[in-house]
Amino acid sequence: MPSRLTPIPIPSPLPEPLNHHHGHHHIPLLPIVLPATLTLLVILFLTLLLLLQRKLSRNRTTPSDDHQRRFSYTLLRRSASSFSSSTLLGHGGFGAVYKATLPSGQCLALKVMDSPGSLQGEREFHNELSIASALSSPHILSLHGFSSDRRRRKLVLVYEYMPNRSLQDALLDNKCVELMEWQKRFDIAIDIAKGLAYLHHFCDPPVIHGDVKPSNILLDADFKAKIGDFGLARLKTEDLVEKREVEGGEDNGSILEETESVTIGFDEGGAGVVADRSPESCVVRILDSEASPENMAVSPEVGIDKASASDGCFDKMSLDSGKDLIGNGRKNGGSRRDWWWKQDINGGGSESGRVKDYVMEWIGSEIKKERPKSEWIASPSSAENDGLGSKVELKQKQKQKKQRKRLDWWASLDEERMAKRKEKTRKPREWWKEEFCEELSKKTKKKKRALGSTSGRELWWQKDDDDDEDVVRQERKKKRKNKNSRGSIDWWMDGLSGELRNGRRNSQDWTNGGGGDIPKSGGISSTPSMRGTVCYIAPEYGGGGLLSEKCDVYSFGVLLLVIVSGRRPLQVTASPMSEFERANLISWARQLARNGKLLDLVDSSIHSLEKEQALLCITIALLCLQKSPSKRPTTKDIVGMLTGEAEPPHLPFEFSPSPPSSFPFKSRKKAR
Ligand SMILES: Nc1ncnc2c1ncn2[C@@H]1O[C@H](COP(=O)(O)OP(=O)(O)OP(=O)(O)O)[C@@H](O)[C@H]1O
Repeated sequence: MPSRLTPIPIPSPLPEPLNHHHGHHHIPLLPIVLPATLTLLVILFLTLLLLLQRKLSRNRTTPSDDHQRRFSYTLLRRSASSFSSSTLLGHGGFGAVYKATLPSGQCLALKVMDSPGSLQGEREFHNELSIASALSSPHILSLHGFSSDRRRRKLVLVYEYMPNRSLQDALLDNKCVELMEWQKRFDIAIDIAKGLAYLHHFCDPPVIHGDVKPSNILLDADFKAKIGDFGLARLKTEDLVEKREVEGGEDNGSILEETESVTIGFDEGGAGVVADRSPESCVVRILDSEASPENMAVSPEVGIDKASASDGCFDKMSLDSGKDLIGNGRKNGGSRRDWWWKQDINGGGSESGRVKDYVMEWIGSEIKKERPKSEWIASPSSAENDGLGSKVELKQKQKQKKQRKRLDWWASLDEERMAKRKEKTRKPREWWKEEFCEELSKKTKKKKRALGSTSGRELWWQKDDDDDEDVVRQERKKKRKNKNSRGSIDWWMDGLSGELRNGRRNSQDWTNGGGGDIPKSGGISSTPSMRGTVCYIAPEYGGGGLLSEKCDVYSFGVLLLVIVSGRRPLQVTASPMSEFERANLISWARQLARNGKLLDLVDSSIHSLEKEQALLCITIALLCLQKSPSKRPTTKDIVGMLTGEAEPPHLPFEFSPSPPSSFPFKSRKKAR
């Protein structure tokens, strides 16, 4: 029997490579991998582009400054009850101001930008942020930080809350009883002077505020005053301007170009247009506080570069100050001027007629504010007399309505339509406006003719720099001669920054932008079309340049008169005819000085008046209001005079009723 052989195990074949089954079907890899890679790359590129764009847009609306505290917009909104009217503190050119109470209990004031996307608003926002955040003084309003909400396009500036709001509110609108005490007013004047001296003498480069007026003076719980609102402030950076001039950087006045500059100014990389601005040239240094009278600068970081730090730098508007305006403003001519004036090109706002009308309208409204309601045909609604809260609300609503109206009006402005519209909507106060316009245009023509025959382009206020008492005497003689024949308009126009009075407006005088300027609590504001505020603006500044610390000094002079008299620079308190001479505070003060009756200017509601201090204030104010900037005292001098550290001032010669030596001051200089 054949034996059954166990089958020899056949070694299994070598394992085939795993992909053996693919071995024969080669699928080409390239057509799959290539499109996939390309798609990935495109997605990556698009994501990067998107990120870059978002970053750029963020840079445009918010400065990338680590040194600024950035607040959560939602938190701020909640803290201000969703920006309801119950938290509304006031409304300015930038937007509404609300009171916010943080969960910690800390109170803040929030300035919320009105018109998102507005270049002017953004400029002011950045300007304020750059400059105000670098300052630290008990006489300067603290800026705590900012917030922005890209989705809603909201910009918010966060300030310390000032319980007594602005000097405009406390002194002129609400007539707070606390401010009827002389000492409080005198202290406020000193605080403001110290704040300005800090800006001019203890910051490097000096900061020129550019819009000193009651609504920009904030009062804390003890009525201590602080200067706020640096939206129009400028740095006196002469070296930068020099550099620009050397480089021959001709600017073509394009708003777009400016937008770019502002944008790039906050570019983290600091590249591009701002490449010529080194970080060192963009900072405010707080100089040695020891040297300041009464240690005005109390910054713990004295001597340390505080501003803008990193790359945030000051944007173009803060930098383009200085020499082209200070020294060479006129030489440079319109095209080289600062971007401020470039807004002229926007909408042809240079047409002086528009500004004239606007100014006149404002003057009318100022008078209306003070006149007994019965005198006006259109009396305000009775609702105005309800509660205080509703009154404020009503006021706000009326203001906003007016603003909207005015914006429309400006937008649709052309001569014919304007005339028709005027005809239709002739309000009671317009008699006033018309009378003024007519008289003004006559005056302007006359002056132009007279100017044509003389040296032509010489500035009136420059003249009195070189002219001596001879001219003053001649002028006085002429005035005396003309006194009886003076048109009523003169009383009103005297001291209105000299511009209306002299009929010397040109494209850069009163108007920039021409688009919807808004009268704010302080009068006609600089934003967006006026640089400074009518009645407070220095004549040389309103005249198209020559910005210097002395512009702030002039505004301080007006403010001082307002503080002493407790009234607006332009107003009629009773029947227009009997009060006409007093309507213009500046010319009235000058007239009283000539008659030796300065104390008549003092607010009759004041109690515990220190006559000597009141006289001192008025005298300093008159010094500040001299047309020639070089004759005005510095803010350091003013602090010295007010505090008694320096010799008391003499009235300017032209105002001395008798030789200056007889001025009734005892020397207040402290014995050392
Ligand atoms: N820090 C603050 N604390 C309390 N109230 C404030 C504060 N800042 C502003 N206000 C109130 O808000 C109002 C508006 O202020 P804002 O500075 O926006 O405008 P303005 O000074 O009136 O006008 P402009 O824009 O021409 O300077 C002020 O008059 C004041 O009553």
